[in-house]
Amino acid sequence: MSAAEGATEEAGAEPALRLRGAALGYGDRTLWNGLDLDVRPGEFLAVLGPNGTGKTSLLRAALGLTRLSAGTVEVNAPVGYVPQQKTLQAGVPVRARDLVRFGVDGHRWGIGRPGRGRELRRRVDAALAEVGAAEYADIPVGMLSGGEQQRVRIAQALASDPGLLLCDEPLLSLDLRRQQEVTALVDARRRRRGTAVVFVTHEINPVLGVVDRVLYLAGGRFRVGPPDEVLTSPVLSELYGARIEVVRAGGRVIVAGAEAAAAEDAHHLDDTVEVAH
Ligand SMILES: Nc1ncnc2c1ncn2[C@@H]1O[C@H](COP(=O)(O)OP(=O)(O)OP(=O)(O)O)[C@@H](O)[C@H]1O
Repeated sequence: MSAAEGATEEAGAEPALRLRGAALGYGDRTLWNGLDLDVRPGEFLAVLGPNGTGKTSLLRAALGLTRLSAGTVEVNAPVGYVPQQKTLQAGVPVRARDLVRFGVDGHRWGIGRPGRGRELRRRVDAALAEVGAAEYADIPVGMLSGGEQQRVRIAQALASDPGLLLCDEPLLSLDLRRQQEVTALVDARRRRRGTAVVFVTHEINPVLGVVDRVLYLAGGRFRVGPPDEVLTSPVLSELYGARIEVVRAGGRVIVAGAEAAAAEDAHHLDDTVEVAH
């Protein structure tokens, strides 16, 4: 039984995120429509697809930053957000612990009731320890490596103990080992605390062993289901409207032909797909 099934049975829980008849587009261009999706407490959902298919826009809709063009989005849990990575400048005089404290306390950090400081510090230390970042807590974030910065970002998102964690390409620019570490960290959190996870990624292989379902967006269409059902040649060929070959080798999924199919899409000639690595 997966963590998601366990969590759902325990609580009979309402989904952390629910979309009904959801559509999103800009101007006269529709990215996707007719999306019905429940992300349950403890579930790990990976969102896949070529550039420009509306993965970030989906997270922004859940955050209330982008309006759906049709349908509804319902968020039933406090949200943690790991935005797409931007490298922090070496000169930024903010320590890892300051960033994480901002995640706990938002704009109020630095001021507050007497005694609050100690509780804040405890929560910040716990969040840093959970991602293995305690040892560089007091180093300016701009001096940390990309992988270390990414851990701090995840600690920041987890510090407020969200019931729904939205991650936008958290594996970007990390080496294989760091990708596995970040994945394991998020997986551990959702298993321990029942956090629902929506994880946008171009790289399915690092998360293949932990995802419950994938939402694959391509060619203005989508498919939701367990990886074995969605990552198949017929399903992806239908989504892309072109011949796609899905090969499984050594526990990895290789999607062949998707790059060319995405590039042929009239709307985005520059698209690439990096599902296979
Ligand atoms: N505010 C906006 N106004 C108009 N078009 C937008 C806006 N935001 C995004 N878009 C367009 O919508 C499309 C989807 O963008 P989005 O960032 O959601 O895609 P994505 O799947 O996350 O892409 P990537 O994999 O490159 O991050 C893109 O073509 C983008 O240029």
